[in-house]
Amino acid sequence: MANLVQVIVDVPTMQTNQPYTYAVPKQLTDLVQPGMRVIVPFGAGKREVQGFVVGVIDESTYDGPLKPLAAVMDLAPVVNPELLQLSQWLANETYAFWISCLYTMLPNLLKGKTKRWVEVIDELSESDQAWLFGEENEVEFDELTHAVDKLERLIQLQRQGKIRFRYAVVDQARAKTVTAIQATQSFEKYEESLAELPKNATAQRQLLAYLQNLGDQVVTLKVAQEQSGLRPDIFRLGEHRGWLRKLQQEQYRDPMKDQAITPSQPLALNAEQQAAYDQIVPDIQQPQATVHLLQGVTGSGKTEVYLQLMAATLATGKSALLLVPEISLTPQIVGRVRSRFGEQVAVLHSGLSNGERYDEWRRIQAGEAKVVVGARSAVFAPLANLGLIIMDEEHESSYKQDESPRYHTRQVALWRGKYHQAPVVLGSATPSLETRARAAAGVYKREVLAHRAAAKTLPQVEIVDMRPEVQRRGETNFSNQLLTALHARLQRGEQSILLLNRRGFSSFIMCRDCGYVLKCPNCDISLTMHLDTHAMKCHYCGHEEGIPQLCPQCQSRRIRYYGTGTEKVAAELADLLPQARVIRMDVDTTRKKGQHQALLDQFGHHEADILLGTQMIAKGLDYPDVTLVGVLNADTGLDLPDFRAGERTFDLLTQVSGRAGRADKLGEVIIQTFNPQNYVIKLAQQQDYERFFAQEMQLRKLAAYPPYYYTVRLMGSHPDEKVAAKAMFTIRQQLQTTLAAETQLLGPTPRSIARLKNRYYYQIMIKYRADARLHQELLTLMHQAQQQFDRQFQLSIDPEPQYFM
Ligand SMILES: Nc1ncnc2c1ncn2[C@@H]1O[C@H](COP(=O)(O)OP(=O)(O)OP(=O)(O)O)[C@@H](O)[C@H]1O
Ligand SMILES: [Zn+2]
Ligand SMILES: [Zn+2]
Repeated sequence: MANLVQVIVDVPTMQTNQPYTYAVPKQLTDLVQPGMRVIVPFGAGKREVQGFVVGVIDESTYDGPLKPLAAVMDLAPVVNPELLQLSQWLANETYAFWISCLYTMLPNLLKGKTKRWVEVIDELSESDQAWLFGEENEVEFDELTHAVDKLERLIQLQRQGKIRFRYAVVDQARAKTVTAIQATQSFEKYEESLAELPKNATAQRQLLAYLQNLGDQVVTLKVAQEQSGLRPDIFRLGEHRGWLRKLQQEQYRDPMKDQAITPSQPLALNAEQQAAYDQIVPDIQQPQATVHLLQGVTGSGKTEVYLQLMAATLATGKSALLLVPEISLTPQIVGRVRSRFGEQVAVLHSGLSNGERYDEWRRIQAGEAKVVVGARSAVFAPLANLGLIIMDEEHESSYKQDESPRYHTRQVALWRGKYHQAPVVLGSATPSLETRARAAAGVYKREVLAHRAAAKTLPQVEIVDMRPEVQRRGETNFSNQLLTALHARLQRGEQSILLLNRRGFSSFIMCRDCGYVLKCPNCDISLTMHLDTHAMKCHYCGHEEGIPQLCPQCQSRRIRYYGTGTEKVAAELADLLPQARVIRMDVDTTRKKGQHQALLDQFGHHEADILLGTQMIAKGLDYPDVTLVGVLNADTGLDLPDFRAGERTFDLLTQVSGRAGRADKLGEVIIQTFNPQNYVIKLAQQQDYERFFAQEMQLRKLAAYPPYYYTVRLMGSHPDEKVAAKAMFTIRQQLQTTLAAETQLLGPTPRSIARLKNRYYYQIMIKYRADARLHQELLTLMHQAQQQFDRQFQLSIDPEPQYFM
């Protein structure tokens, strides 16, 4: 008899990171299941907290004092047995709280306190109806969570599919509206009004002509003003005269929802694609938890292979999961998946409102969506019966979550592949060194697409040395060669993409006389200038202040902008090529929901000649008219104190070069650099991943870095710098005595941003190959840190960190 449950409580501390046992009220015995949320009394006094049931046990095995559950929050589990097991494993692997791992898997709506109603969806017996719902069709659930008799019946009804939850979604993102206008009259009627107007009422005549051509379109007032060139008061007058109607329109809708799905048919695979497909498909049909690296140059048609593998998976009756680095970065892939699989596709991405996300999640859980496309957290999509997991651009660092739980999507994907006996396909033109090395060692299978699918060749890549250029012409972002190439594209009506590499780079203000740099008073980092809001902002803590006119240190007026932002480049471009239509894409122009897609659509429709942007334009774009890619500053990321700096720069240059010449026209790439001799730049020019891999592996071996060694980073922080430093020195000493001889400890060193949000950070890096005791040592350390040092001391443990700054 399952009358005791084990509960992980929502009290994220090390001491409470274990299941607590509670008694289940008699009537709910066997109805309360693992994966349901409950409310339990906790600690002294009357405190009650939320928790997850993670296990059910028998009374005879337990003889401690017991408290009963206070309330039941769900009628059915919200976490299924697979994910429950995964959450426990993940907590252990990533040194995180079990409760955090459970919450990480759920959509936001299920995390906070959200009002819920129980809704009748099928006819109930008269007595149930009267007892539970009275005359109504729904009741507020919060009033029932403590009512054991009613809960018992509700859980049964839920299992019969007669009732379900409805969530009250107060959706701020969706509530935002803008004013739009619509014509109210017919073409002829406007003609009459025009005839009645005096000849000199020019603005009104223009408005009527504009409305006449609008048909039944609804356009935002802003667009209408731009298109007609008329001022707002003319529109007000028009409304007054009954020529137009104003209405409120949702401002940012889910961009995907608006796109009609045009069904697409599988392409005939070329020989390389076919060979790769044939290697992988047997592992789907006779399920095997194998891992495949699909290594294909840019434009080689990896996506088509994914789609056909997914189709093969659906044919076996199973579901498929496609992970992408970030949906907003790879917008075209979602469209391609939807055109192949239609309504079966659920999309999970950060642009969704909480309500939309929950809806998608529920469709997945209910088995209605058999294909899921999503970014990092979609790896937890509650797909039952998974038959295939694909990770596109598997080398991308955004797959690693940099807050707790610090998991890597790949690690979770591999776990789920094993659980379901399903193959995992890792796709990339520039695989991470870790993955490529595992394939070399035969742990992963490897399939290669060495040629482009549609275009005949990879683009031609040229390197321009910027040093003589700047000496000749002074500070500029454009070499003569790049300008000439841009000009040629304009004349031929072709398009260009310009990348401004902003990695490790900020637009800060520096005094040209004394070198003073404006820094955040809370964090030790420079403030970034925002021209649009005329403010200096801290990107870490949000601190904001005005742009200084005088240097606070020496009173000089020569305190100025230092470094380059897209705004500045756009301004220079407007000077040099005034006839070019430029779309600027960076965090500022894409902050609002839907803007990113809108800009890309504009570019796709050829409404601009040049797409100028940061990293966000480097990946996944497939536009046939783009024949030129220019990289304005290839080296800004090269000198960062991070052993992956070279790898990231190589990836970026290769990916962005891959946007050029993808269809029948030949592509050209121009890379501007101050380090033309650097091996990363040279190999990126040759687009030779395999040589880069060989060379980079040697460096990693010499310096004992991944993939030869594993790494863990310990980060300790405290408001008092001395306490933080001292604790980390003590930790180092403790570890030194217990770890394997080959294991290396680096640090403690202050983090490059030593102070953040008024805490001081010190880090220790551990590099190891095989160390049987390390994991246990770290778990123990995590448990003890607060007691051993100071209540305010925080220790975080990050396995395989992606950044080292
Ligand atoms: N078998 C095929 N026959 C004809 N065209 C193809 C075939 N496979 C792919 N293509 C086309 O080639 C282009 C590149 O394919 P795709 O975008 O799938 O490549 P990819 O390897 O995913 O690219 P990237 O990694 O650079 O984003 C697309 O326009 C696609 O429609
Ligand atoms: Zn100064
Ligand atoms: Zn700050």
